[in-house]
Amino acid sequence: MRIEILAPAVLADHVAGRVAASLRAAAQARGQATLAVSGGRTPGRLLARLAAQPVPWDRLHVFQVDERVAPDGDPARNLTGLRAALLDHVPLPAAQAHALPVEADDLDAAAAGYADVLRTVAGAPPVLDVVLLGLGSDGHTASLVPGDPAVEVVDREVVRTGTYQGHRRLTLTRPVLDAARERFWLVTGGDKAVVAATLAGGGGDLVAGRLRRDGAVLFLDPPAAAGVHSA
Ligand SMILES: O=C1O[C@H](COP(=O)(O)O)[C@@H](O)[C@H](O)[C@H]1O
Repeated sequence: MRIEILAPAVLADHVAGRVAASLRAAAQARGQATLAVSGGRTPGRLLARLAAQPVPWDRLHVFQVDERVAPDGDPARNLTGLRAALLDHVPLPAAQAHALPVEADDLDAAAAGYADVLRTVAGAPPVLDVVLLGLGSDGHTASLVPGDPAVEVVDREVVRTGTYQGHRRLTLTRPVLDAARERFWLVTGGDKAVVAATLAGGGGDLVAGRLRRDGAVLFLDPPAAAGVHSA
């Protein structure tokens, strides 16, 4: 895992530039590009900056890494933030924005259906070009949270989780995240310093530490990186 520490003023632009470059390269190499985006409070600025980057939007497919079971438009939905920061501002064809189907009655069937879309677009097994990951202060990533059986699932691409912080969720599983060509972690804020140091130092027993490290890049702002060198 490579670690890059950048000042808050340039972090979002820097990561957006890296993501855009990877998407351009993917589109040039394979005719299309695929991006999976995490939610939470962290990626908003990055996604807004990505909207201003030169990206082959007409050849891009955007997936969600995870999503809370809540109505369309709910502030808790990761899709709500993704739309506001990125999707509402770029000429991505609507059919190429793949929202996790959390409004379905049967979440297991919905997860299986999303996995079908992933395989259709990104191959079987799916290999996404870029995955953007976040890190919770409890060490969770995506909606793979400590103690949830979803963490152990390796025979499906998408699963539902139990209730975590008030919501059941759908999430991509470790094999899909690990298979991505580029895995970019973005972690900011002093409240993540301890967990970021643990991840940077090898992962310890964090759920996030169970993801593949080789080739991954961990982008940090200075507050989040406060413990990294002593880890
Ligand atoms: O629950 C979630 O948490 C992580 C981290 O979110 P943040 O608000 O601390 O940035 C996020 O990566 C994940 O997508 C989200 O659903």
